[in-house]
Amino acid sequence: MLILLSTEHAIITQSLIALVVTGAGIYFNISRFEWIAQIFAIGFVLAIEGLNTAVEKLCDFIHPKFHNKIGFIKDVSAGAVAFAATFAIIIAVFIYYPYFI
Ligand SMILES: Nc1ncnc2c1ncn2[C@@H]1O[C@H](COP(=O)(O)OP(=O)(O)OP(=O)(O)O)[C@@H](O)[C@H]1O
Repeated sequence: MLILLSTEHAIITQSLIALVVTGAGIYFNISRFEWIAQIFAIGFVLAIEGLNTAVEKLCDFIHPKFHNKIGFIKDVSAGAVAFAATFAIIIAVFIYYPYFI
């Protein structure tokens, strides 16, 4: 965790977003169930981003030069992050939409 938090910009950015969303949870006094969904979504995105970072590092270590397969592997790994982030946004909309209508 410390390596990711101190070196990876994507993880740092997502951690800052997690702090903002946590602040929103406190401000809107969301329910226990909503906290569980929110904490799970945050943890899921950070974990997948961490794995994506590991895949990128592994690819760069194994094959530092340009290669179509390396590009494909990195794109698939980044796609996993996009999936996790998309569903985290959907969870956030479900939680916070009622507070804005
Ligand atoms: N060695 C390579 N061969 C082919 N394509 C690559 C290679 N390295 C990167 N790419 C392409 O560039 C994209 C970005 O790769 P990169 O490793 O720079 O990730 P990144 O998202 O910029 O990560 P970070 O900013 O965390 O280093 C990949 O998804 C892939 O499409």
